[in-house]
Amino acid sequence: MLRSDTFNAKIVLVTGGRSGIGFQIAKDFLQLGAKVIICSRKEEQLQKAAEELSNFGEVTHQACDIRKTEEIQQLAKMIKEKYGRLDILINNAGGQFPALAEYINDKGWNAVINNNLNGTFSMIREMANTFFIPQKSGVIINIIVDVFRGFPGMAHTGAARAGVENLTKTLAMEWSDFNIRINCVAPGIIESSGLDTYPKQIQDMFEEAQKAIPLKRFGKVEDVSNAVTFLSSPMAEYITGISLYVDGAQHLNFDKMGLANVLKSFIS
Ligand SMILES: CCCCC/C=C/C(=O)SCCNC(=O)CCNC(=O)[C@H](O)C(C)(C)COP(=O)(O)OP(=O)(O)OC[C@H]1O[C@@H](n2cnc3c(N)ncnc32)[C@H](O)[C@@H]1OP(=O)(O)O
Ligand SMILES: NC(=O)C1=CN([C@@H]2O[C@H](COP(=O)(O)OP(=O)(O)OC[C@H]3O[C@@H](n4cnc5c(N)ncnc54)[C@H](OP(=O)(O)O)[C@@H]3O)[C@@H](O)[C@H]2O)C=CC1
Repeated sequence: MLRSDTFNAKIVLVTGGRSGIGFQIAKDFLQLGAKVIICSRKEEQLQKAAEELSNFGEVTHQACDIRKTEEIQQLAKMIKEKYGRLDILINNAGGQFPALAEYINDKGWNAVINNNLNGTFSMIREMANTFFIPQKSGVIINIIVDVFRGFPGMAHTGAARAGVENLTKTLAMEWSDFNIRINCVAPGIIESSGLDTYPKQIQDMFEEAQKAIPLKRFGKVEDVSNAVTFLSSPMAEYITGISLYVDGAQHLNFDKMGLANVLKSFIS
């Protein structure tokens, strides 16, 4: 619904843009006139995605693990040299593994917190200091997870994403003086490449899980991307510090037969 020139001349960075939700976001920004940079850890897959995305506009890619500050700084340097500015940062990279809390060891907990909370913060800080604060303008969207009622079966990511949600509110206040808007998009369960990473026992629950969602279906990657492009656009210029739940009202009706129960059933 946005005009095809909505993001003309805008420079957009999409982390985790090589697959799933991030790929769709990158594609939509390109189709709305932006120049897009994608990053992720796996160079080969990243390059392949960039080639595919180049059918829709100007796309640049650079490998970057968001848990490594030096790699984020290298990415910022490349963007500065190539474009001289950054207008929009989409923090989409992330992930976790399903596990009941009592089975998560320190290494697993730290891996997920580093990926989803610490990595996201480092990316925001570096891009704000290099671009948004000196420019006195910027838009940041953090893709989190629907953690409105906690996240039984994935306590680590629930904690990390709640941290990002609260960070978003703080930065909306602290950085309003710099004309930086920052919001979260909180997807429910989205049919994307990400779901393929879950074990069969969990994938087997998906049909039943859809019945517990008020809108009776999982989301599409386009549903998430639509929320992201809207919140990034001038249509949302008075919106900052919020979380937009893209979940068919799942957050109001958290499934009691959910992930934790499935995990318990195949562990015991
Ligand atoms: C069910 C519906 C849910 C809907 C809502 C959410 C959906 C999504 O988010 S879909 C997107 C999903 N995509 C991913 O999650 C992919 C990305 N995931 C990862 O990259 C990993 O899971 C990561 C987040 C842990 C990062 O991996 P990395 O830092 O490379 O860490 P390692 O693989 O070396 O693992 C470190 C440590 O973590 C523990 N661990 C990792 N995987 C599992 C597992 N499957 N089960 C149990 N524990 C796991 C473990 O302690 C690992 O250390 P080692 O034991 O030494 O291997
Ligand atoms: N699908 C779903 O149901 C939901 C997904 N989400 C969240 O949306 C986001 C996208 O998920 P989705 O597209 O489904 O899943 P994918 O697994 O396809 O996407 C995750 C992306 O993040 C990248 N990534 C992961 N860790 C890092 C890292 N440390 N540094 C840089 N890039 C990284 C991956 O690329 P690479 O491996 O090359 O690094 C990949 O491109 C994730 O944050 C996910 O947790 C939230 C709610 C629901």
